[in-house]
Amino acid sequence: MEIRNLVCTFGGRKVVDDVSLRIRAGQVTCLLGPSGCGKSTTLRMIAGIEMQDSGEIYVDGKLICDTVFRVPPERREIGLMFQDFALFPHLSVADNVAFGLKGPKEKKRARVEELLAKVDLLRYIDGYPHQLSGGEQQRVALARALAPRPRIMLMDEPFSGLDNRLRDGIRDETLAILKEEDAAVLLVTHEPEEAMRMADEIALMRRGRIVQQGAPYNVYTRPVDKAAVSFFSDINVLRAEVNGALAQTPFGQFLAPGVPDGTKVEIVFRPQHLKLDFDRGGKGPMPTPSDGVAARGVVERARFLGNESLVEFRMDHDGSILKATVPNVFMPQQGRVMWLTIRRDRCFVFPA
Ligand SMILES: Nc1ncnc2c1ncn2[C@@H]1O[C@H](COP(=O)(O)OP(=O)(O)OP(=O)(O)O)[C@@H](O)[C@H]1O
Repeated sequence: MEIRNLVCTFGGRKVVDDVSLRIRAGQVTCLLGPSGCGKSTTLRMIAGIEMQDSGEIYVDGKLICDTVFRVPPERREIGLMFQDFALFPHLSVADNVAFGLKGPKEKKRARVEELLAKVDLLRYIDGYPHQLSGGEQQRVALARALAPRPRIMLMDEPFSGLDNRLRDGIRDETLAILKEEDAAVLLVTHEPEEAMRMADEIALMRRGRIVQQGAPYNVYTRPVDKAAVSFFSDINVLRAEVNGALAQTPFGQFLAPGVPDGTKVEIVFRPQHLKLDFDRGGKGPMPTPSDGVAARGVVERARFLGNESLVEFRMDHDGSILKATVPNVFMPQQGRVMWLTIRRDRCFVFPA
């Protein structure tokens, strides 16, 4: 499926602003962005339950919707799964799953059994939604959405009603089933972890626009701007001015190729890319030539987060705070002097 230049305006405000996207069979594309950035509206236009102001939607190269022509929602071969996946309470599990199916009774029953087996709920086939847990209801909703073999699945925060521990398992199961069914999936989420876990491709959305698109690894390791870095994790920022394509900082020089002299830049990096060294009773850090210069800081606060520790340092050179994460337990005392270096290959230099 391909959408081209979709625009949607509410009360004069462009909520979706020139969004183009292509999703492929057997792949999960995640539309990822903060609350209110226009993800759900994009999904609703694709589903046909919201009309765009301009732009087109194609499936297999065939136009299914522009501002004049419009295939009605029920004929778009699209499966929908939303956050409030409401099953029909008065229908049995079997009838819920069979809801969108047409054809002879035996064939429908066979498909219902096949899907309930896939989501491991065959034993509840004659049960009712209220007899199931939240996670089980969610799996029935998945079976219902997949029953008519939609070529496209649109999922809007489908896992957000589930508790954390349950969620990881259900995400993985859902992913396996979606792959088996070979649907093209567009999943909307505001959680970066969910996108990283589920997506073959991430489209990062902000204020109605797609600002970056690519495989999760690329989006994470080659972000387009500071906001794209900070969407996935905490960040540290150093400010500097460029001279001779180099930004000068207390941590040494950073390459700023093509940036004119005098430009103010921000050097952005994640807390896990700050390396720590001890003071050795005033002797200072071990030399680390590849990582530039070590800067001196004093521990302000240390917290244990479970599989890592977060340590905040007040830096000697300007009194700013830098955050470092360290695997496992590392809880240095407040006031302890340490030396910090930055992983050069994990820094991003952006115009300020
Ligand atoms: N029918 C509508 N009328 C007016 N404004 C709307 C309508 N639907 C959505 N909006 C506004 O459009 C913006 C985008 O909404 P949308 O639901 O697409 O965002 P979202 O990225 O999916 O956010 P969330 O993750 O919170 O659901 C919001 O500011 C919302 O208030």
